[in-house]
Amino acid sequence: MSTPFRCGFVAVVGRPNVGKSTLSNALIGAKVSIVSRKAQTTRHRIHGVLTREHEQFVFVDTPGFQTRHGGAMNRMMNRVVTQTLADVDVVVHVVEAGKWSAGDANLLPLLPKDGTKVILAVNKIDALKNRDDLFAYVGKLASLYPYDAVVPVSALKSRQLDHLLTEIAQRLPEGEPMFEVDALTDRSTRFIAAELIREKIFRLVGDELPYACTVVIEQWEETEKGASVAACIVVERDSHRPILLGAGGQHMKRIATEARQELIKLLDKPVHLEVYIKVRKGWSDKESALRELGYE
Ligand SMILES: Nc1nc2c(ncn2[C@@H]2O[C@H](COP(=O)(O)OP(=O)(O)OP(=O)(O)O)[C@@H](O)[C@H]2O)c(=O)[nH]1
Repeated sequence: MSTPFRCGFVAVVGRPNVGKSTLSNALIGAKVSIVSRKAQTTRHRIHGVLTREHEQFVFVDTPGFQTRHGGAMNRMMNRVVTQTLADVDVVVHVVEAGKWSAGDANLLPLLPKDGTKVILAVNKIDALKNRDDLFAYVGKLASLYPYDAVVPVSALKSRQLDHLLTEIAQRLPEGEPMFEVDALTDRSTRFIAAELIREKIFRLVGDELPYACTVVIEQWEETEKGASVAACIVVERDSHRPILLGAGGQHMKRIATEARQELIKLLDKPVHLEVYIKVRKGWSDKESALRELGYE
């Protein structure tokens, strides 16, 4: 009898900064969502698809679960997490080896009661000082939730990823592939471009402007020879503008230059990029404004 094909949705969840984006990207094998050293950089649901001989994994990367800040943005983010977990076939709960905080614990009530579809991925094992601690750590977590499997991994060093994929594959339902075989992402290039610009902003001024800005691609003209892109950075307050600009506009210059270089790599052609700032008061706390700007 031939091996049946399996295909299903996989959610990668965990508190901010545990390495969810790095792990999804390493599993999929391409840079589809943006990795940043700052927390809270993945506010969108991102699908990436990995197709193997007998399986297709459709990854849903969810925003960081959080309780520290109030507001419409966070309620929406938590709703996305709950909904995602109910929808998918397999949940990969990512934690950081040796570290367990309130942020991790807060996610447990959102996991399905029955643990059969939940795999615990203990990430960053490369950074662990004492390997023996891992055993006690996993034991403690297993007493908090009935995980169906536990896989220690290093997303950064690509360790144990095949093992994790095998555990996920076993839990996918039988079915035909949902995506074209070479599909990397169902997000448009424009979306990825906006994320690239946002990543540059976070890296440069993320400490001063946490969540306070988003990027909207306002113009996108692309031919075989090149692309012309206009991107608008929407901030909440007038006071955010000088932070983004930096002395003599140096921050904006750097953001635009670095983003342009990445866009050239992404599109593999010359890119003209114009980036400007718009102030829109209180946007991050208004659900309707969020929707308008493309947050689900
Ligand atoms: N040492 C080590 N660092 C890692 C590993 N995986 C991820 N990181 C680092 O951890 C940081 C956070 O990684 P992300 O992938 O952005 O984490 P995230 O959970 O998606 O974060 P949010 O988008 O804030 O929810 C980055 O600096 C990564 O390089 C790993 O296996 N080992």
